[in-house]
Amino acid sequence: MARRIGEKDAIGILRGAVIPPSIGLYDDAYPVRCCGGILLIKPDAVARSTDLLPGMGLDQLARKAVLGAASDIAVKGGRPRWYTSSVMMPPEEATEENFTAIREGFARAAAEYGLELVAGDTGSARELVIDITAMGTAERFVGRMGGAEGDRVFAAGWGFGYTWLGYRVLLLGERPEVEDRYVEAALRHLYEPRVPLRFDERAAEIINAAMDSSDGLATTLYELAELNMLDVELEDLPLDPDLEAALSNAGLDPLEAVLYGGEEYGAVGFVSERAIDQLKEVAEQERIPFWIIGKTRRSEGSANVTFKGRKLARRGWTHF
Ligand SMILES: Nc1ncnc2c1ncn2[C@@H]1O[C@H](COP(=O)(O)OP(=O)(O)O)[C@@H](O)[C@H]1O
Ligand SMILES: Cc1ncc(C[n+]2csc(CCOP(=O)(O)OP(=O)(O)O)c2C)c(N)n1
Ligand SMILES: [Mg+2]
Repeated sequence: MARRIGEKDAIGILRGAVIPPSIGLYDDAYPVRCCGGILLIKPDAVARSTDLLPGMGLDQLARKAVLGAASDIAVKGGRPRWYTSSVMMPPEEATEENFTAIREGFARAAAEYGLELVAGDTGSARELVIDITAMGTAERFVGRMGGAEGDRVFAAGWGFGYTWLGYRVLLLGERPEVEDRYVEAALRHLYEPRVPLRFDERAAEIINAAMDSSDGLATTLYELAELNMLDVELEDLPLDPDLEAALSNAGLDPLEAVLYGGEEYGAVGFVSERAIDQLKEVAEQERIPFWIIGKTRRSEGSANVTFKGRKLARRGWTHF
């Protein structure tokens, strides 16, 4: 049988090798210089078997699909404006109810974040796939690259730690011994994520590098570290103290929860020390949870991510 390959290798083949990667080519969204500014483009698809969690409605899946793509635009310092949607539906599920639910999810995402549906495609497939392409505009592109030695590492957003807890419940069928409100919050973060869409746009001038955390915080930090040839030394974690205590009391590891979740839709990146206060102020004004969690150091060899001196395992979500 032919040898199977992982997600990264698959992407490498589909894109064709581009070495060294030029600005924006291996990034959350691609910046096209156009029309006197920057047009950002990012496709992102979801499928029933990979993304529809138990108990989740098609409206919620559709909303999340749009926000997932919009998040990649936002984290590049852009303003998401337009999106296209391709909906592939199995013929036996092609009911008015299902399409109406998807439409509702799109409409909610669009209303919450000021997005406009401009085109799409509808077709049939063995399972439901919703493929969104988000587009937006930016004045300055915040790349995954651009970090410097001595930068501070920041994290901003709502989902950190919660999504991991939600997966324990929904995917592993566990009943962690935490108060109901933590489980409810965890499910809410998975079913109805909040995405900091205005944060990076407002902070585009002062952020050196950033990336959207959708495959987990640890792998996101490794990716940033590697691309910037820096080590990341964490001293803090983007975790609510309440949640941290609740997880510990339930015998769960808060470090594991915050580092190995996924679908947080938070912004993670590097900022110069002198710009920290300004960045904090943007987060406060936008009411977005914000943490300075560590700093960068010149890497000697392959990039390292540590928490209080201990090397973190490089694990995260991959599709195959
Ligand atoms: N089928 C594909 N064809 C071309 N580029 C792709 C393909 N799949 C992924 N990419 C690009 O590869 C890069 C890495 O993807 P990834 O790290 O998964 O980003 P994201 O988590 O934002 O999807 C991105 O720039 C993405 O646009
Ligand atoms: C049924 C189900 N199983 C598992 C997950 C968890 N999960 C699915 S995709 C994913 C990672 C992010 O998705 P992707 O589409 O790769 O986002 P991108 O990195 O491309 O922005 C995670 C953690 C889920 N949401 N639903
Ligand atoms: Mg991807």
